[in-house]
Amino acid sequence: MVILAFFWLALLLRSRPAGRVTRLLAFGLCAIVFSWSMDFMDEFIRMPSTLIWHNWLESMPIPIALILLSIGIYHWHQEEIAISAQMVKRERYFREHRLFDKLMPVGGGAYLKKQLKLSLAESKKNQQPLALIAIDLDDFNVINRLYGIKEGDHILQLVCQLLLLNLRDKDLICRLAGDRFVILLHDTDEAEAKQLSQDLQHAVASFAYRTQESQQRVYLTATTAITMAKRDDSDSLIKRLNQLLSQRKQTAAPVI
Ligand SMILES: Nc1nc2c(ncn2[C@@H]2O[C@H](COP(=O)(O)OP(=O)(O)OP(=O)(O)O)[C@@H](O)[C@H]2O)c(=O)[nH]1
Repeated sequence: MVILAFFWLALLLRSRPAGRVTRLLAFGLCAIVFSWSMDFMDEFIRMPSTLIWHNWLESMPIPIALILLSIGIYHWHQEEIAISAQMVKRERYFREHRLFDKLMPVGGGAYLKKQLKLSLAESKKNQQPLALIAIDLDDFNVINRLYGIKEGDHILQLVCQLLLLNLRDKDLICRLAGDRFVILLHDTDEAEAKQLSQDLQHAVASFAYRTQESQQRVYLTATTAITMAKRDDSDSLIKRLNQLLSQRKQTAAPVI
């Protein structure tokens, strides 16, 4: 039990930034470690039953720990509400850090599929239109080749932030793969989706990046495709969106 409590403490200190919540939880866990250690030592060292202070040392830390942990968890709850507000446009229905992208703070392909299943069910239940936009950077391999993968990674992260800035709170963006993002547009008709996809294309075209090493200007363009959810399942919907995007890639006119 003592080892378990030490393990919780180590996880807490390694994963959380310093601050009030961490302090309260850490002191609470320390009190538990102390109390359980005293209890554990009893197995090896026999104390005379007249030693009242020893019993106190063993039992008193637990109520103190519970009070500290309760206050800590309450403030943690407040903190989580604030963090959830910042995660709008990046998560909906559920949080699953293992399905989040490694490079940028949005869900990956698996997260998209799970979200899409839930969104399809919701749009059917509420009889609301559900639109999808795919946005893919043009010739991104050239950026990697000219400026290197590190610079390419940085550009992808900034493009993701740029797209987030241009979305509405009810939208959800995920990185499907590489330089391709998919946006779920809840309760959105085709005309609105078209407008939003043009806005995103223009935002990417207006973005000018200066490379960190050679200070060169890099300009980007992106191709988009839109589809409305009909009677498809999530897999066929993503497949159709990818096909539409490939067609658009072959015929796309440059963004003005
Ligand atoms: N820096 C960086 N590059 C990536 C990442 N994921 C994929 N890529 C690169 O993105 C490029 C995507 O290539 P393609 O799918 O051919 O796309 P493209 O070069 O943009 O060409 P089109 O889509 O046809 O315009 C490849 O060169 C990948 O190596 C990543 O996480 N970081």
